[in-house]
Amino acid sequence: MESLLAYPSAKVSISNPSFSSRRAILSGNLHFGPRDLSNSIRMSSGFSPLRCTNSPDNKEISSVASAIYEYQTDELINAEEVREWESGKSINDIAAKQGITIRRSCRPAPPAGGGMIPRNILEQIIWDKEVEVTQFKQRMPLKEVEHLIGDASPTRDFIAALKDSYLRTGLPALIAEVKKASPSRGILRENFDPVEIARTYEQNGAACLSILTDEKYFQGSFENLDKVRKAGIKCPLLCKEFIIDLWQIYYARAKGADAVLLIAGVLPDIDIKYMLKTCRELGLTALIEVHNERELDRVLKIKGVQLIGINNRNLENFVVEISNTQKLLGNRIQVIQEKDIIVVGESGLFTPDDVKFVHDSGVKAVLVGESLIKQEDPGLAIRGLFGKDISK
Ligand SMILES: O=C(O)c1ccccc1NCC(=O)[C@H](O)[C@H](O)COP(=O)(O)O
Repeated sequence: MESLLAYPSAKVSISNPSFSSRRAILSGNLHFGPRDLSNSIRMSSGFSPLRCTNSPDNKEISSVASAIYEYQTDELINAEEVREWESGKSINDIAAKQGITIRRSCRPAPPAGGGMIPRNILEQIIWDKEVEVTQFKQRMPLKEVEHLIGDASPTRDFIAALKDSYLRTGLPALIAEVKKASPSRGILRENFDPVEIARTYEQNGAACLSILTDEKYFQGSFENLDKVRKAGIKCPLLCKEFIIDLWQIYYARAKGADAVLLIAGVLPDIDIKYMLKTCRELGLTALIEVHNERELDRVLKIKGVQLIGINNRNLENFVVEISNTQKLLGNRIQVIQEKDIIVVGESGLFTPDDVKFVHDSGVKAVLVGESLIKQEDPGLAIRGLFGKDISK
């Protein structure tokens, strides 16, 4: 269930799974991560039952579908990270090799001393998230979440909404953020009614909405996401969460998300690949967020990426520079266009000139929080941001 590299202590050997055990896994309905794949390989040799819902001989699986499935799964099983992990490398060493500085599975320092001190706010958030997700999973195991998904409405097409808006207005499509507070800015809005804000954003031309669900640092909640979804708002919804575990993706889907955020500065490539696969299975769009060239180059190499966010805010020190979008897109714009990837400019956008600047740099969508939510009328603020009414 959890991401491959999240729990290195549970390492298992998958070097040479037999053909038949591979077939058993590949033809199953996988709802777990590569490490669980490897567990299953061992399980199939008698340790415990396989967690596959389809039998190896399921005739309903088309040969084309299973060939694609086999290819994708082989790619995950044979990933370099998996081999490194097997040979004893720690999750943090593997991530560091990809330029990821956020360390995982660290024991925070107790008041009495010992343990580790987070290096920055993002690392602090991730360590807290690891504890929070473990508790969430204990309270609501995946089976229950899957039950909720069974009752959920179909997802809406996040990317189509962005493209339609861009074609209609000729301006970057707006993903308007419903956020009460943030670590860098504190409380952004005292009088905070997520449904009312979401509605006014929609009426004033937002293509999609981003709903903060993190409670501790952003005063958001999954309840807000659920409420907005159930209030009849039609804009597709991004679950703005610090995702480190597949469970959160399932939960986001159950609570009404149409898209989820994956942060490349936190997740190694193999996690992103596996999470993308899970998103596809659940009908969700993944917005993959990058902050620097190295992260962007990593993400551009991953197959199936459709939406990339360039965050102008450095999440480690809070410095916001909208020129970051231009710097990163630079000579990569052609590759991005060839791959039909939509780029979202994120953070620090306040004026029509800011929007024009990132548009000229190559983005087709913008993600905006503070400059809208702080205004008395966040809907009217959209007109101020674009310099015109974008609702028609
Ligand atoms: O905004 C923060 O303080 C922050 C701190 C740590 C991790 C993430 C953080 N923000 C997330 C975002 O980047 C923004 O919510 C989003 O891009 C909108 O930015 P803005 O328009 O500047 O509110």
